[in-house]
Amino acid sequence: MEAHDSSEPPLDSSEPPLEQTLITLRKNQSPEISDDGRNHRPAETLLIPEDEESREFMVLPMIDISRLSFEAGHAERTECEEEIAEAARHWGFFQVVNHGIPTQVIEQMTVEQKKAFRQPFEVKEAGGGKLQNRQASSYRWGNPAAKCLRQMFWSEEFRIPTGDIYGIEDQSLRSAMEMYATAVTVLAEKIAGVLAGNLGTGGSYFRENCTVRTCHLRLNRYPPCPFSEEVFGIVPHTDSDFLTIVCQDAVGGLQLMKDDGCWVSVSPNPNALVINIGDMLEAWSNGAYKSARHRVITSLEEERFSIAFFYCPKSETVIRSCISPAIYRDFSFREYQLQVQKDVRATGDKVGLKRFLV
Ligand SMILES: O=C(O)CCC(=O)C(=O)O
Ligand SMILES: [Fe+2]
Repeated sequence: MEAHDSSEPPLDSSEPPLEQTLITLRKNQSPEISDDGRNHRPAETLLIPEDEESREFMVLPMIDISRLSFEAGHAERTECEEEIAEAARHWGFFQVVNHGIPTQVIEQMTVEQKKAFRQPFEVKEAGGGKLQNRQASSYRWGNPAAKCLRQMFWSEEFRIPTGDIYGIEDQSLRSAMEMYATAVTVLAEKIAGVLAGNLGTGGSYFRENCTVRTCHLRLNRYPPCPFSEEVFGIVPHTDSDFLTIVCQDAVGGLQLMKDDGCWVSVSPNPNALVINIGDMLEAWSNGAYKSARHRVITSLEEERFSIAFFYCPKSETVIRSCISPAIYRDFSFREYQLQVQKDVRATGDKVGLKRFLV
């Protein structure tokens, strides 16, 4: 056999060393020796237990938010507002169409996102390359805090505060990101306003506390994964912000947990954006709106891209329930983030709002 036939295909220079990390973490798991003397993976290490129920047939609310515009009639607007609040209460997740973000802005953003991830791994690790900016964006992969396989992320990400986008040196990436971030911020403000209004308050709290300095964008890439039974793309989690807007491609893999513990897939729709409620809105609404757990499962053959916008308050913003008696004590966003970091360092996972119950 010729030498090149037996050699490994060349490692794509843009890929982070996810497989090596997986192998190291796998070695740390203790195998169980069964009666036949062979090593078997213990049942509890199965990523998705065989008996786990999932409800593929459930369809996430799809809301046409063009009805929020001033041209729409009062009745239509009210109906749309109620659909949004209802979805936030029962699902913590919904999709929106006719959201006002031009297709061209989304397309440009996704083209630039791919280019950023296609750079050599060393360039990404050394400060982001195309995402290089005065503050230096952060590039991460795999979840450095992972203590075992089920805490590992089979993904890579660029995270950048929206207020730092202006400093990105690559002109085409900067302009695509600026347009996208501007449009998505308007959308977040609109939805937060509707959710506040439905609880009988104004949306000014959100506009005053969420600024370009406090919100951020995360570009995600999930490489094809030959070990999809062992690792998640992103492990089950809740988001810590007020709300998140996700633009996903056509591959799929995002799932959310319904309150009965069943996982439901968020089917990709090229015209829709996914909105999910974060922990701060759950606390602020006194549990009325749900910060639903969600996760991303990997695909064996296809890489997947998504863009997440996190609508976050200032560090010093106090989160106080707008309804009494409050089920969570008052806390600042900084306090919450520090607690999350502490829990993640200690256990590899976050405990979340449970720590702030009265
Ligand atoms: O990639 C996705 O669809 C979701 C990403 C996500 O949950 C996150 O970035 O927090
Ligand atoms: Fe998330």
